[in-house]
Amino acid sequence: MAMIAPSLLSADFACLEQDCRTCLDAGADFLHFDVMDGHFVPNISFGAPVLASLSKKVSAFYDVHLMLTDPLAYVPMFLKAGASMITFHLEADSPVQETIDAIHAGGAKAGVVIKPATPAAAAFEWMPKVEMVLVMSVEPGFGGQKFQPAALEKLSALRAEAVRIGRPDLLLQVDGGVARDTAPLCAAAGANVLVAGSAVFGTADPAAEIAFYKGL
Ligand SMILES: O=C(CO)[C@H](O)[C@H](O)COP(=O)(O)O
Ligand SMILES: [Co+2]
Repeated sequence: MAMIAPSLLSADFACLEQDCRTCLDAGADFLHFDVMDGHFVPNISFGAPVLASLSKKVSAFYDVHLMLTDPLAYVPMFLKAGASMITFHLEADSPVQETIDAIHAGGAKAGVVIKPATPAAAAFEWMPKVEMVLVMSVEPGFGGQKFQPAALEKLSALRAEAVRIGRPDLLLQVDGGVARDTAPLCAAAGANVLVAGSAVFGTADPAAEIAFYKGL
């Protein structure tokens, strides 16, 4: 059964607290918090102060996706702000092991992310050291893009590798263009955490949408 992580990037920022509660009441497993620096990706979203305010009011598992050129420099402030898990890109500039260690030292779970152009094998060496691998199925930076099917092969390869190393239940997340048509394909390919932004918040009934993904 898949877990669902609604992406707050597509929420109404003027009603973040309410939008989070709607997702959690509907059974959302994680709240996905997309952080963009305008440098690693050509967009700016929200940062640690927003997470700090939110996590004080709404108790949840905050899955923080850092799209930053130097994630290591910002790990401490996101830990302090209430991150439950921090994922960062292998394409970023920070030393990978040091960044994983900093996240774990702060008591959070750690994950590595790969962009569409990065092969699945790039994540293999980090799999024994992290709690989650995230496969981007769109170019990071914006919600509402079209799912890139090449992500499916990467998910299968990563799930096979997870089994091979004796961690068959490793969290394998997919992010970008996940919707009613693409989510079942992702789950069949081995993803067990589905991020969905526009698919959840772009409907009149986010709760029904969340229930659909949880049933996969
Ligand atoms: O990391 C992201 C963008 O970089 C978002 O999590 C992702 O795009 C979710 O939005 P959608 O489900 O609308 O594609
Ligand atoms: Co994301």
